[in-house]
Amino acid sequence: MAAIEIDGLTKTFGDTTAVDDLSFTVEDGEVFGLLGPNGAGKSTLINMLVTLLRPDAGTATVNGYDITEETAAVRNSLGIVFQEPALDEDLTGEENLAFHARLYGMNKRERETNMGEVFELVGLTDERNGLVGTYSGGMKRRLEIGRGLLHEPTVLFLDEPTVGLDARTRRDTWEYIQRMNEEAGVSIVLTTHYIEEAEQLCDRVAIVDDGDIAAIDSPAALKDSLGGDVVSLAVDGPVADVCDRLDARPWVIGYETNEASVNVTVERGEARIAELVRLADDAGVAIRSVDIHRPNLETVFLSLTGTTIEEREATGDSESGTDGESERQTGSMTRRTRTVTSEGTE
Ligand SMILES: Nc1ncnc2c1ncn2[C@@H]1O[C@H](COP(=O)(O)OP(=O)(O)OP(=O)(O)O)[C@@H](O)[C@H]1O
Repeated sequence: MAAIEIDGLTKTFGDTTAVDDLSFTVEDGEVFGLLGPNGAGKSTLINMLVTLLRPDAGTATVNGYDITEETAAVRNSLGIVFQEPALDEDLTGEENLAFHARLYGMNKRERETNMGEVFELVGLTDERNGLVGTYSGGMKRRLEIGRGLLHEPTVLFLDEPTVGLDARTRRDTWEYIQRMNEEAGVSIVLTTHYIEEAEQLCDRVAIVDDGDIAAIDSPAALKDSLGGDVVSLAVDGPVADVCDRLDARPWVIGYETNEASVNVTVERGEARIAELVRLADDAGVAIRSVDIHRPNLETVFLSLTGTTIEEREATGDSESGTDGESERQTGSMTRRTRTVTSEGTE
């Protein structure tokens, strides 16, 4: 049985369609990532799956239970770690978990056994009697993740599990999340806007933008779908003339431009740098710098939505920009985006 099955789930707030007719399945035992900028609709989707929000349309099951018809069974099947920390800092680690265990109606024996296992799993056995207020940020996060597992759910939801943690602690936390998945055998659904987190942790990733899913696949397959390296030229000058020249080169798999840069997808990027520089030169465009990027999930996001996660968060722009040529007003700057694939202009 699939861990989660989603069919046409939709939620609107006034004029905003936060989640727009989504359908997909999370397999049993998977670490599944929802990757997208703030405001993409990830939390709204999770809140519906954990029965905190009622969908306007569509259905979903968690562990086979319907999220609107069987809410108690759904809640017993899942653990959740919210984006905002929710620990009592004046209590010890153990007292925090014991409180949660009582909420789930666990008896003393179950409580003690499960707490022992959870503290072991998240590496806090020695600190279980310390006040949570004295824990580091990473320890608190681990305690919360462990708490989500205490009642032995089959699915664990982690909403931005490492937001606010430094890079080192973030990596440590990934290791603990992997352990949960492998040792406790729990399916994990996490939301993130960190590219590296999605790449490192997830078996499959859904690219979420503007309430919609642009693609779902393993990180490797998503990257392979771009079919090459991206050579980025930072430029001064009329990029339209560069586009005409790129269109005439059969080895160009695709490209994306704005007024300050040209990003060209090619195989073996290093072998094409000289030609690309010449091509820009012929078009009368000055080059300020050249970079080669191996595809990552950021470039996948860019190719699917016409913008990066960072840009999307900076502008709060919810409009997709990949329908052929599009012009978008971004503050005082008009950006021109044009995406071409090997099949032609999209
Ligand atoms: N309770 C609400 N009332 C009105 N609008 C909401 C509400 N909750 C979410 N939204 C809107 O729905 C859209 C999706 O928000 P959501 O929080 O699901 O995104 P997100 O991808 O989880 O981002 P974040 O990580 O910042 O929470 C946003 O435009 C948001 O402003």
